[in-house]
Amino acid sequence: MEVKFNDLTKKFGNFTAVDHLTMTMTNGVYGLLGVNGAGKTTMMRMLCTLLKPTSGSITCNGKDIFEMDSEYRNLLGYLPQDFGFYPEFTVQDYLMYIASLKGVRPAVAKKRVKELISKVGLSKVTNRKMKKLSGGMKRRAGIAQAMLNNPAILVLDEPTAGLDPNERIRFRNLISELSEERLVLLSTHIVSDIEYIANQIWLMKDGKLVRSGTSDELIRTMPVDVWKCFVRKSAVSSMAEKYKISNMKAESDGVELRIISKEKPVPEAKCVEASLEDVFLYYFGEKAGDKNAEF
Ligand SMILES: Nc1ncnc2c1ncn2[C@@H]1O[C@H](COP(=O)(O)OP(=O)(O)OP(=O)(O)O)[C@@H](O)[C@H]1O
Repeated sequence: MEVKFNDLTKKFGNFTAVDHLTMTMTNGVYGLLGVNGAGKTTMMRMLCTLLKPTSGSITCNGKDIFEMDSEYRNLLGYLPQDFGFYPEFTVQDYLMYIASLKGVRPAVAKKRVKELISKVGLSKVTNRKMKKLSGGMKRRAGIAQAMLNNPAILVLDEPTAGLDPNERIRFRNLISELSEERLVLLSTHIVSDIEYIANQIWLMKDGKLVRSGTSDELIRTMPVDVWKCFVRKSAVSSMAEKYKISNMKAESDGVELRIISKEKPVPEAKCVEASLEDVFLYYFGEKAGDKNAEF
């Protein structure tokens, strides 16, 4: 399976939401990381043929996805950011209903729904109404509906939005499990959602791909260092004006700062290993609240 974006562009009037993207995906987990408005949803909606590109194309094994029509849609599973569910339906009925919309034969659907309910950990609430599920459970039902046709391409738009840390971890494990032998594209603005499970991470900003690579590769692209130092509380604001601070930990006698900087911020600062969080802040600082962003 090979999906390619070829100079993909989407404009809304004069505004360019996706700006000349060119990239290739094969099997594995691709993590799309960007701040709000980066163009992630627009790009995913084009990948799901819900939105036509203004220019450029998307191909699947060399064929234009818009020309493939149902042949392509049969390969696709999609969990939108706000997925519609039927509040009065039970989990089982909801999934059976979506299976019928997707054209899965009833006998096959029954077996598949049962398997998926178990896989996403909803066996105990099979007969519970959708409206009574927790946020995390709803998202899991959403993943199950996207998986009904056993898609070769699974597209998940911010699947972890609003989940608590336990659900988040559960989700990560589920996505890893589902990614065997398929292509999973997952968008988020939470670094830890994809740090450990994505084979490739794409950093997207203003419709453009600013960097891509594994977590380690992205860390290596950062042309600055990360420092830890301990300062008096009164020194924090002047340090914050001068440097990009990726973390602050208040102690009784001062504050421990984690600083992203080319040069050593204070003589006693220690150089430490950078993390993907630091990379995110380095590239997206401006939108994350820092005027000294790199792009
Ligand atoms: N139908 C539309 N008409 C006009 N502008 C749009 C439309 N859809 C999206 N946009 C704009 O395109 C930009 C990218 O939006 P998009 O939803 O793709 O970003 P995103 O990265 O998914 O953000 P978020 O994390 O907030 O969902 C935004 O500035 C948005 O306002």
